[in-house]
Amino acid sequence: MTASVDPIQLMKQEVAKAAAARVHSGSIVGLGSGSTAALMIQYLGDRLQSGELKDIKGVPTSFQSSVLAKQYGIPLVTLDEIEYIDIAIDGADEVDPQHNLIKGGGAAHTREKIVDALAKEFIVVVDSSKLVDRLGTTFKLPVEVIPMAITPVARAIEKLGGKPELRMGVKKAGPVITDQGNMVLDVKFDSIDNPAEMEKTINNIPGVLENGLFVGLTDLVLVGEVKDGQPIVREA
Ligand SMILES: O=C[C@H](O)[C@H](O)[C@H](O)COP(=O)(O)O
Repeated sequence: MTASVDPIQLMKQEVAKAAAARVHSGSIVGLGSGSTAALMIQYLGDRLQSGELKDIKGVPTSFQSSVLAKQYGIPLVTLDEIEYIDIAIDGADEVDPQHNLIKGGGAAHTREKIVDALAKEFIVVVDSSKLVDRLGTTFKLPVEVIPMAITPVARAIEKLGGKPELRMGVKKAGPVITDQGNMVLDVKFDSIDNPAEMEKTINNIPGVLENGLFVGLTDLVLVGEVKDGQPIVREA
């Protein structure tokens, strides 16, 4: 009996492969975080190993992406060593019709925003379940907060109409701790009508390091879909 492949996993694989195929030899590549970006890093490694791709350097957006890059033989550089990033490829938790995003399902949005915003070309890779009409409808907005400020920040967010929840660890007692040593509030809003305004308002609360709204940064969204039983990749 053949084990059936999860359609979401199939869509992630196809879109990750399509994005990795867009990277040229000699490029400096922003390496996203999360399960879709992890597959993309693996495909970049495959292309390097086959000799089809040469001389790329990666800028990791998390501990996860840096470990994967080392595993798949992608040399890493820091932002202090380079003047530009050619292309960044990253996943997302929600994508709206204007290509604004919610990111941070893996608590990596702070470093991701730094790297993705610096790239000349920022490509988002998602399966079709991530496309929404309005941000905040299927996913709570992640907000990275300096630990001592968690209570006043949660109160300030409630005043904005949000319902914050401290993100708790899985297989770890207590809260999730980010790569920067901070905590994450996942905030449910009824709807985020003006993502640009909301991004600035939340980041302006003392104690907030960064929130997961990515507004006006995306150059291209690649979407993995299954049509007539076959995985396809299209531009959103
Ligand atoms: O913090 C995590 C990142 O923003 C991810 O890119 C995002 O959560 C999407 O991850 P996945 O591809 O696993 O759905």
